Amino acid sequence: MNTSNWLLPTPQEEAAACAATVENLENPGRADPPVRLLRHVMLPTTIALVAVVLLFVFIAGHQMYQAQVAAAWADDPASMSAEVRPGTRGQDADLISGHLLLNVAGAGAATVALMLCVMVVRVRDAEARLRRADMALRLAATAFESQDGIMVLDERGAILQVNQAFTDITGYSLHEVRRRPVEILQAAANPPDLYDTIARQLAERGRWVGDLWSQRKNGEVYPKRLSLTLVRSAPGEPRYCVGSFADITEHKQAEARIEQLAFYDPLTGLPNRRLLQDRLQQAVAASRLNGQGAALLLIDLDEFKTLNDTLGHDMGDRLLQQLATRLQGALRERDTLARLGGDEFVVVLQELSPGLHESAEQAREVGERLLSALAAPCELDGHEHHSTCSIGVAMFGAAHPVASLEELMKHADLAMYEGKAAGRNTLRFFDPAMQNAISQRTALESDLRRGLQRGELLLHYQAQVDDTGRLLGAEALVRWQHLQRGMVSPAEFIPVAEQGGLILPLGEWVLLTACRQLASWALHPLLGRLTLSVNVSARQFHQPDFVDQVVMALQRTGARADRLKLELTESVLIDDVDAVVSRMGALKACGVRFSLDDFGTGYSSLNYLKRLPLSQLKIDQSFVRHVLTDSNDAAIARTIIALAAAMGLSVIAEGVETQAQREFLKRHGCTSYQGYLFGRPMPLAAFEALAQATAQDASPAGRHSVLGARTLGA
Ligand SMILES: Nc1nc2c(ncn2[C@@H]2O[C@H](COP(=O)(O)O[C@H]3[C@@H](O)[C@H](n4cnc5c(=O)[nH]c(N)nc54)O[C@@H]3COP(=O)(O)O)[C@@H](O)[C@H]2O)c(=O)[nH]1
Repeated sequence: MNTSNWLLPTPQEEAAACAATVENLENPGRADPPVRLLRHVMLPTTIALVAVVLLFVFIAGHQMYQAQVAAAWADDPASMSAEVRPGTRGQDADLISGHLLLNVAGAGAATVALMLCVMVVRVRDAEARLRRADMALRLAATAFESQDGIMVLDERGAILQVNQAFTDITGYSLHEVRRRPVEILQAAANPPDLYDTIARQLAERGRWVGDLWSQRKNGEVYPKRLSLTLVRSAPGEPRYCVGSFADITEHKQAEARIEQLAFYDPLTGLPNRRLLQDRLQQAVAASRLNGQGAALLLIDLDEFKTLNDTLGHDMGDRLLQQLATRLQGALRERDTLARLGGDEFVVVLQELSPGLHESAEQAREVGERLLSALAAPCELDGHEHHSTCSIGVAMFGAAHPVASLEELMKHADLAMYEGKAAGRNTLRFFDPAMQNAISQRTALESDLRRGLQRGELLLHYQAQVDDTGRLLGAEALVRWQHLQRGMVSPAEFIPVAEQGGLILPLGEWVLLTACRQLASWALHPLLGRLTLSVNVSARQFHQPDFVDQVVMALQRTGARADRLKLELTESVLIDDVDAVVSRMGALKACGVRFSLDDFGTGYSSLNYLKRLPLSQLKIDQSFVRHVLTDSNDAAIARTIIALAAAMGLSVIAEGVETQAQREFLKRHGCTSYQGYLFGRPMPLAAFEALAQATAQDASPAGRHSVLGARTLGA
């Protein structure tokens, strides 16, 4: 037996202790442990006393016999031999009785010793059991005075005993609740069948645990976690019910906070993506069951990024909060409005008409209501701000089943992007033709990935000349030599590469190939002074290691940095202008130059323009195309030329196709040109041949013959 087990109460003792606890709680002042100890050791003590008396008798008898024999011996020393002699009856009888007395006394002493042993063991055993039972009682008493409220009910549910925690939680003292029904603690907020359920489970399993609402003495309703246990009498009849409970108000509040964080957007308080997913799942299932129509509206604010960048994120947050309230106000109670993050909101419309046509009409009405709700001006720090948004709508429901939530979201997303492309502040419905376009785009993307790996990409070179027609260099333009489709235009595959992220490896390849070319031209006396312009997409430029990529490409190939010109579009500037300036500055310090492509078609913030370490502005071909026929285009072209001059930048016009366009631009101060007039983008060999030929023409012997005159035969 190990000591710890020996110290712990046995199950029987525990049960006895429990019953005793209840009895003590119900009838304080009944038999206490010391009294029962006395009872328990009474019998062994009595036996021990008798044994001591017997021992005493034996010792006294033995003493007497000893004295008798000694006296007889002293009187007649020969009497010892007479002890065994026949015929000496009187003396024999004395001796035999002396022997008998001795034997009886000896047996008595042994019995007494044995009994003493038994008694000691019994007493120790009784003490140990008593100690264990006492410990169980103390444990029960300690548990009773725990942090949890405890109440003991009789078999009819009347309160018999409560602890201090009960009083602290409920506000009722023992005196106030003793003999009163437990129903005084019940709250009306609980489901009506809860108490029947509890009673049934107690009867069946002897135990019930759960959360429920309860009422304090002051009427306050609070949530509690209650555990009820039935205590049965020996024949198995329910005798008591012990309930322990805790006030879980704080726990419930923490749960609510966690749920709020997990399922709601902290900025607007609207359901977040996770909760939307859940609601959408329910909406899809419900519409399948009830046959009604439903719609998913994806809302994306137009130009939100610009507002964030110009007015700051705090303003952006406030705008989102105001718009969320407006959107909510334009919807019905049963519709779900969620924020996906950033400037994207989603609306789920349910219980629309079953027919696709009617339900689409209803969705359109709601969408238009949302558009006008957002179009009203918002007040931001004393300024009026006008927002617009693009909404993509995807229908679902019995008349329009969808394969998955992902597909549904994708449909709404496609429609929304269609809307944006169509000019913003628009509502677009998804239609299957869009899906077709997407499938083709996906196929093109995986083809392009393979093409990049298989080396199907190559660079073409388009000449850039000065105002005399002298070749300055080229723009490197990527081409894709597809095995089946032939030459694929970058106008087709660059946007696909941008969307799927392939633009990053593609851009890196273009940069490295262009640098290799520059290094190779540097070895050639007629080509060594040529520059090469390389298009850099916004996504590529914003890679954290973009500067390293360029520096590495220059180092690996040995190209001169001042021969490399990076063409950035205005879209690069939409993101963090400080980072753009510092990145450009780092590369400019290495000697790399920058040209701002498509100038005038995009963001064109003069404020940003003055901060950028540019060396050139490029007039977009859309202005050049109609420069002779559209006075606005002519004015824009002239302004860009003047602006470049004022800022000390060079200017290049692209898309120059006619001599008249060239003349006009030259008259207004344009210094360099690119366009079909001087040469289409061409393969490397053709470009090098052209470059060498014009370099010879430009030699003192043939200075009159320059590019442009040669290509056009002018
Ligand atoms: N990120 C990268 N983008 C690239 C790269 N290579 C090309 N592109 C971009 O693809 C778009 C289409 O390019 P492309 O079909 O090559 O068209 C270029 C020229 O061919 C065309 N051009 C030039 N002169 C004329 C002209 O006189 N008339 C006319 N109709 N078109 C002309 O213009 C395109 C050059 O545009 P730009 O880059 O803006 O100077 C195009 O957007 C390319 O930028 C690449 O490697 N990376």
